[in-house]
Amino acid sequence: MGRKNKHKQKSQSTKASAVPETKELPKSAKKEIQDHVKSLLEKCSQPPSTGAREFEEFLEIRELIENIRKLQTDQCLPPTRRPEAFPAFISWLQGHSVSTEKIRLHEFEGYGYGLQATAELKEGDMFLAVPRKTMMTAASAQSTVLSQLILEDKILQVMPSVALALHLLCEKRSQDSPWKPYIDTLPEEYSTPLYFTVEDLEYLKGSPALSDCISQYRNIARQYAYFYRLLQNETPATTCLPIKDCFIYDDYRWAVSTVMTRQNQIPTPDGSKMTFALIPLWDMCNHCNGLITTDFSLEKDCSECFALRDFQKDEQIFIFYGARSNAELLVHNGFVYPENEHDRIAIKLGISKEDPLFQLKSELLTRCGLITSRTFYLHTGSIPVDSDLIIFLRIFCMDEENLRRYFSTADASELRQTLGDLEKYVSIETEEKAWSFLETRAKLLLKAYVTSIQEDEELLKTNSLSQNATLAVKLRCCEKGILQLVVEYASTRMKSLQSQS
Ligand SMILES: C[S@@+](CC[C@H](N)C(=O)[O-])C[C@H]1O[C@@H](n2cnc3c(N)ncnc32)[C@H](O)[C@@H]1O
Repeated sequence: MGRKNKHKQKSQSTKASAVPETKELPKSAKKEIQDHVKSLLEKCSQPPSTGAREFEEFLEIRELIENIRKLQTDQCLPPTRRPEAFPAFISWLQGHSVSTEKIRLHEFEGYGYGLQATAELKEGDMFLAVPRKTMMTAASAQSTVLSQLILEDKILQVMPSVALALHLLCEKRSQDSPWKPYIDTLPEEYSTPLYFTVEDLEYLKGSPALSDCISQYRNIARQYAYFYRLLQNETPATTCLPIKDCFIYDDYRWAVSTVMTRQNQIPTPDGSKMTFALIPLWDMCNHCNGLITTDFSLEKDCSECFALRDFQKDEQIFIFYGARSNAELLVHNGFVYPENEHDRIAIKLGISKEDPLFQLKSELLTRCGLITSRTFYLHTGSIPVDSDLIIFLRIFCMDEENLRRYFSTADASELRQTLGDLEKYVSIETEEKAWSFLETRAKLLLKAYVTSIQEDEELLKTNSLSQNATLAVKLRCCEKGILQLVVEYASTRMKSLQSQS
């Protein structure tokens, strides 16, 4: 508690000198922003539209945001030059006993900055240990000027990564922040969908990821409007904040993207819960296929990172961020990884209530732990279907006789195992129906894209696209690749069934 107050007082007492000069907005501009924010909050609080209206609504939200951005142009912070901040960052880390012996910061084409091995590393070697005291966490936010707002605000209480984003923004606006050497090394902007132009996003037409990008944009717009209005209130929780009079949309988008693309989960000091953290230097590692090799040592109170394979001297050291599809990587991490072993595409499948066997199918699905309508996944690799999807397709295509036959399997896990086993057929007819349905669905999904995979590959070769449009085209190439695999796989299965019948 004592520590908390000390920090709070320090930040408060230094606020006037610490915050970089921000141009005061004319009253008329402030009023205009307030009006746009009000409309934004109203629009984003409505249930989101679907179908063609979804994109139209996105354009309306976007127009409000662009109006706000125009009025805030003069309030943005001057750009920082990342590499110039590296020497102070390394000294700061060394001052916190972080050894940088095995790594150096280096720029890698196509990856931004990353970590380079200064000597050969063997798989399993520890190359980095970063103590908690250097990290920005939901808990460290509570020992700053933000503590009161976190205590009072219901959104901040339930959304720790939003609290982390505001924590980062407050510290960025405060020149004597203990994290300044770290914050100065962060990218100036990101390639999350929040930075996509309308043209960039249009390259995602036909992809299920477009809806995810729109929904992210809308959520962040709503959060921005919410906090903008909250910060207008003159309360003890807000008046001490360095962002009180300069809560800029571009800054919020930057902070949210920083957190989205760089955060990791670590345990709280007592090990009882997990919390979000920005981990300096560790967050300079880029991603490749592999296994998670970062661990938190409660004993040493630091995050330890081990080599996921052997790395030669001067090679880039990669880590594995986790099993995410390319759509998830684009939306949450701002990149697409064509070699992704965990790539998958979402498809929504459901059984119509008009189906005369709906009740029977619904009950059998429930016994297998599934519901009648949900999102399934098609995967990259030699077997693009998983057991959930196979079970669903089989039940979806079964006739009454088969449905009743499978009801007699008393053990639910045995039922799941049987129906999810590719090699065990329900009946040739059900199999044919299931694979034919999947093939048709995959072909339809392929048709939803305006271009073919070959046209996309040609387009990428021209190098004429913006960086973000390139990501969008890369993503739709990966998705079409999976759908083509599914078409081929389903057709092979059908051929094999025909040869058996
Ligand atoms: C945790 S940061 C890694 C450091 C980052 N490159 C930098 O310059 O600060 C994550 C970001 O690195 C980039 N990145 C990571 N792995 C990548 C990969 N395999 N391919 C392309 N970009 C990657 C993406 O821009 C992502 O948002």
